Amino acid sequence: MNTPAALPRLVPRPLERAAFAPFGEVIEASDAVRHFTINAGNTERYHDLATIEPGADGRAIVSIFRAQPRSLPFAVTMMERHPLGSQAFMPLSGRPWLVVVAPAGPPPKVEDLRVFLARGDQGVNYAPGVWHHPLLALGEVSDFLVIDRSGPGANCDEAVLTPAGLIPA
Ligand SMILES: NC(=O)N[C@@H](O)C(=O)O
Ligand code: NI
Repeated sequence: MNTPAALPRLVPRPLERAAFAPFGEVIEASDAVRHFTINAGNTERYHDLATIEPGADGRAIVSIFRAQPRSLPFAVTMMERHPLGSQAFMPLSGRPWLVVVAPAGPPPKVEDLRVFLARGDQGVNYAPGVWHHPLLALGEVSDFLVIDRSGPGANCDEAVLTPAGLIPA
């Protein structure tokens, strides 16, 4: 029975680099990453934060996604992956958002999912083939800078999650 009361709970944890490492990189200005001063001391450069992979036959493109906020509790009923390239999201609106991922490989089961609550100053880069839920903005309409692949080939596989998982309010 797939009633919300019966769905497995997916409890978010704070997004941090080590926990997210199996899925890609966290994009944030952190003392944990290489950073150095540029522009005659005016600017600190947090350097080379993510590996953008458009594939040999693709190119990296930059877009803005304007996302409607999701309501909680939220049922995760599907996941997707981009086998041919990476996909990076960086919030522009400064609000927290949700990241749902599962390791690259066969279509995930609900127990394979990991849910992270990202701060408004944290982005992520999904490595190629990493399963993830489409963008999950919270609170208000939110803009995200997105860097991903444009090129030939089918680059979006979807998988239905049975049973679904439920992110609680
Ligand atoms: N469809 C699209 O470009 N967006 C998804 O890939 C997503 O992860 O939000
Ligand atoms: Ni995607």
